[in-house]
Amino acid sequence: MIALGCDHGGFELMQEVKKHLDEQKIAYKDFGTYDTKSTDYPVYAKKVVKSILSGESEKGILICGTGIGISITANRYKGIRAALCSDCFSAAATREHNDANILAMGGRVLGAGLACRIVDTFLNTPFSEGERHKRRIAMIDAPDEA
Ligand SMILES: O=C(CO)[C@H](O)[C@H](O)COP(=O)(O)O
Repeated sequence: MIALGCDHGGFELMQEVKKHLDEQKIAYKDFGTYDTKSTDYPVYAKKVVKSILSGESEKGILICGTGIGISITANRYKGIRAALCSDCFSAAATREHNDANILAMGGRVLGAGLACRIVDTFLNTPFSEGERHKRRIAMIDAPDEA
């Protein structure tokens, strides 16, 4: 299952992403927002984070106007690795190297065509399982030793 969340700035692009997922019969749960009325992106970031941390969803997609605020919010939670991507190279690299579990995008940044290709790349690229990457990911959530 893929958890989806957006604010009003990401609503329209999220509708395109949902259509794209429907075409591929990829299961998702839409946590809103459900229209273009002004709202607050942390609400939706937190719903998607909860869905992933509870095990209900394997990955998430978050969209706000820039993708920045919604990814900042998600990344405050241990175990969440949200990657803001505007290109397919980064979407592949963040899966391979960071085992990112949330893709964040900007609804005011990306067109639907590129966004859907970024989604495909993110969902279809496995973690590389490289030892150096596992070590670095473990360091993200480790208590600060400085
Ligand atoms: O990108 C965002 C956060 O990073 C928001 O979508 C953006 O700040 C919303 O702006 P406004 O309330 O002016 O529509």
